[in-house]
Amino acid sequence: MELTHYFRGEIKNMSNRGMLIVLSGPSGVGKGTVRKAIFEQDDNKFHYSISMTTRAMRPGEVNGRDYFFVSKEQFENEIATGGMLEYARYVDNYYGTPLKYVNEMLDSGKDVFLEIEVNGAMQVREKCPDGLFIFLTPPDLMELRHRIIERGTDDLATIDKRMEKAVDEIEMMQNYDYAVVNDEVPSAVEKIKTIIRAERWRVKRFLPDYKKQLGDVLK
Ligand SMILES: Nc1nc2c(ncn2[C@@H]2O[C@H](COP(=O)(O)OP(=O)(O)O)[C@@H](O)[C@H]2O)c(=O)[nH]1
Ligand SMILES: Nc1ncnc2c1ncn2[C@@H]1O[C@H](COP(=O)(O)OP(=O)(O)O)[C@@H](O)[C@H]1O
Repeated sequence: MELTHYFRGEIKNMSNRGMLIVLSGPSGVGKGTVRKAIFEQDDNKFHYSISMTTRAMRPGEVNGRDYFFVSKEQFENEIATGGMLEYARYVDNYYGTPLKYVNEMLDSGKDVFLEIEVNGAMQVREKCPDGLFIFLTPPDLMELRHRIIERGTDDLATIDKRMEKAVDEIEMMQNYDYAVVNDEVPSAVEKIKTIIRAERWRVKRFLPDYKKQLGDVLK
């Protein structure tokens, strides 16, 4: 993906490409909760990329809203045909981001928001180095375990699997642009929104092709 620029026409000849925002962190930290809180705000302008997964639907979940729930064969077919921006196997299931939606949104100048686990986030970092990578981290491990138990979606064996993975995942924080502690949801939401606002003005998003423009100016 090309390096892109933001300004939405404020500077002429600039790309109008949207911004790719990646929220990641260990399972149970509150990624889904924080993401939903951001999207429930009236002024939300981000476009959420709905992931594809092979895991079973949980009570209350809706196909095409929470995830696209597919079979292992369908998912593997998407991988084989280049349909995924990234994917990961996580606790015995596949999770991934369909490429088409992300590309179409970014191309039309929309900001796309991904909420994904850390291995997938690192694949996106390779492909889209100009994305914004935010790591959501728990206040401490006891609190993380407590949240996973409270959520009540996993049996104890799965929780232990998730906790072991969580420690490895938290160590990947160093590969991110920002870390946000999810102590209270509203405060984490505000921090994330502040980071995104500030990042719009990041220099590398504004590298227009001045050499090319100079050719036109001197004509
Ligand atoms: N790599 C990747 N991870 C995803 C994607 N969608 C969701 N995940 C992550 O997969 C993990 C498990 O998700 P899920 O089974 O819904 O459980 P929960 O988010 O922990 O409630 C979480 O860390 C999600 O953020 C995706 O498209 N790609
Ligand atoms: N800031 C917070 N304080 C207390 N509990 C939280 C907070 N954020 C999320 N939770 C709770 O923690 C559990 C895990 O949150 P969830 O959003 O499912 O995590 P993730 O998507 O990262 O796996 C849920 O029960 C959620 O209500």
